[in-house]
Amino acid sequence: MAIPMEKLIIRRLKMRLNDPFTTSFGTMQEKEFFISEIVDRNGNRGFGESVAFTAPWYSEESVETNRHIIEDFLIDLLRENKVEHPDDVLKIFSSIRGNNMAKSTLEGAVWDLYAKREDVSLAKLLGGEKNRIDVGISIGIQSTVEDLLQTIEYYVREGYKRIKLKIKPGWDLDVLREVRKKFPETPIMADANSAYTLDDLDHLKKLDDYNLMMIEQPLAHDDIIDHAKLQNEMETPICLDESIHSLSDAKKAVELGSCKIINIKIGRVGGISEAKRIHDFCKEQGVDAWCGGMLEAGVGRAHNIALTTLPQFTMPGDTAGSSRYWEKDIIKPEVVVQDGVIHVPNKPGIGYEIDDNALETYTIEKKEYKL
Ligand SMILES: O=C(O)CCC(=O)C1=CC=C[C@@H](O)[C@@H]1C(=O)O
Ligand SMILES: [Mg+2]
Repeated sequence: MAIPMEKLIIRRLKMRLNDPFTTSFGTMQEKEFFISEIVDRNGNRGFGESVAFTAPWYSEESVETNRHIIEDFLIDLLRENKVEHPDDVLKIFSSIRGNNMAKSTLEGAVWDLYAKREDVSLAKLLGGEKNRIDVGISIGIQSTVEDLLQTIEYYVREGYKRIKLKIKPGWDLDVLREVRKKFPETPIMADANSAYTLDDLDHLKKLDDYNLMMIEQPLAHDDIIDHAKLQNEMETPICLDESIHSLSDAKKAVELGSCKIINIKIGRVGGISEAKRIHDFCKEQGVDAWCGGMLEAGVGRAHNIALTTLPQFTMPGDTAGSSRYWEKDIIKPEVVVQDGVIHVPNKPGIGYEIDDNALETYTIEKKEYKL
């Protein structure tokens, strides 16, 4: 039976991060994004969240390209096609190339709605097996090494299960040396967001001295060939983030030996269905996976939590607690991390209520569409 979707509401939100977040490609303090809400004939509400940033520096998508693709293409495809199961959305949207974050914005709402109609949590619906998940924290580039050491100390005390540091040329080996001196045993990894090339091979090989869990996306955002060459020369496992947009990318990267670990981000791969397919492939191949973050608000955060309950998410993800990002999140209760653990909610759908007042406060534009 087709899901009787009646109405789609797209809200554009603007929220301010508690602390600016700096990576090799820039600093972010404000976040603009979309919350999609699909309402069925019985008044059930399913929610999705877009993850593209204002500028296309993480991937080619941006808030504005998301708006364009959703408004001008995806809504019509949802209207014109029957959706019996959330997995259908991936097929329905396949006539549009790329634009995975735009697709995922609507697909996530269909998953939440479907789970609520079935009266089951999204985690259970996906086949999740954990009722608690381990989480780590991603720390942006800081002004001084001293600031970084203090920030790490704070999050280690809070209990986060691993620390991810952002690195770039000029903020790498010397910084890691100091970090390791102070935190010899802490599980630490580094994310370069494509700040290096193979010309840096000798430099990158020195990362092997710091007992890192992995190095994330050291080379170009669209590369899997050079990463294979680098992995062949390095002990530290390479984790791919930006380069993986689909199951097909994941298969090629693993076959080539471009990485030993995959960071699965729902938005980057076009939604929960594709994320689950990549997870299943990793499980089959014994490749470690973990769930990355895109500085999401509560809805996206809840989707990440549900996905992470699948068994091959063997390493702590980046889904930290709401208060690490926002003064007030858009869900009730907020996501809480205690001793590096999130207890997975078992209510239907994403498992958290929407805080309609908070949602309204952050909304800067709202549009409604009949489905
Ligand atoms: O806390 C989170 O949500 C993860 C933050 C984080 O590390 C990233 C978010 C967005 C883009 C990048 O800078 C980075 C990543 O590459 O994983
Ligand atoms: Mg990354």
